[in-house]
Amino acid sequence: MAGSAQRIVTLGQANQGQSEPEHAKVEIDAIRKVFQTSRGEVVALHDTSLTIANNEFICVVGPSGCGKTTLLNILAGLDAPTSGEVRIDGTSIHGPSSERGVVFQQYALFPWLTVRQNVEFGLKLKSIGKGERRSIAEKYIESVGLKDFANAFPKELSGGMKQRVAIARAYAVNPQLLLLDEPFGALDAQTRTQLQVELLNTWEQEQKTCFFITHDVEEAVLLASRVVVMSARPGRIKAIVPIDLKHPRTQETRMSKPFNDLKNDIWSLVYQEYLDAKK
Ligand SMILES: Nc1ncnc2c1ncn2[C@@H]1O[C@H](COP(=O)(O)OP(=O)(O)OP(=O)(O)O)[C@@H](O)[C@H]1O
Repeated sequence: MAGSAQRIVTLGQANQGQSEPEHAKVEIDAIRKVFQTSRGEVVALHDTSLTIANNEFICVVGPSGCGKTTLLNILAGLDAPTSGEVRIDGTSIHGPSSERGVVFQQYALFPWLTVRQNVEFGLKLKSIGKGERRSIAEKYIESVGLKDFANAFPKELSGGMKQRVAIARAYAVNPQLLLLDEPFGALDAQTRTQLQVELLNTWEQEQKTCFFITHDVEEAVLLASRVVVMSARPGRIKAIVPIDLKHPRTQETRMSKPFNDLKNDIWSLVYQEYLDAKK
């Protein structure tokens, strides 16, 4: 891990706030989550704190079962922490909101609605009028390259196309925070690469605060402003790695030495956690 000491902020430093942005959009404050199960208590998250700046792109990596989805669900307001709290713009959250868009691995489209109707759905909930709804939906359907499929139903689309619709739908409602749980995990490598580039382009044009979970370290380095590495269960933040690669990030970025150094450093951290989880 040559040179990584300067780049990687480890848990101790992270807790002292040395890598924390000055102006917080999201504050994850001492979150602990314990599940009661038939086999006893499962501590999914242990004392997890993180401050996310406006328009930051945070990628979270870590071994299976380290609490990534639990943390995302708490940010979405779909689950409540056992202790600690999440604040957005200084206000504590207590449930889901249209200000937080979620994209899951399994598309979660309404099968009885067309692509356009799926994208318009959240806008309807926000009581946006028909004409405006239509033009916002068209903008985002076009931005994900599905203009010719606006009237198609989800069953007529490939996995990659369905995930494009899910991303268009999330962006259309203009949420303050976009939460993505392994959105490209079920896709083939080529489609995945395409969607990474598209998501990156959209984020570069229309910045948004993103919290993105992935198992793919290369994907994390390509997309993130900072990569958060979580430790094996009970989940905690092990390290925070700033990704200071310039934008736009391209295929050449992937080939560059700084990109591959970061990838290797983060992979080593994740692999160590994987080994610890196996013990
Ligand atoms: N509803 C639940 N009831 C009981 N235990 C749960 C529940 N949800 C999650 N857990 C447990 O909490 C821990 C963290 O789960 P979580 O799904 O957050 O991990 P993850 O890091 O997202 O895993 P993966 O990478 O495999 O998706 C696991 O041990 C899991 O079994």
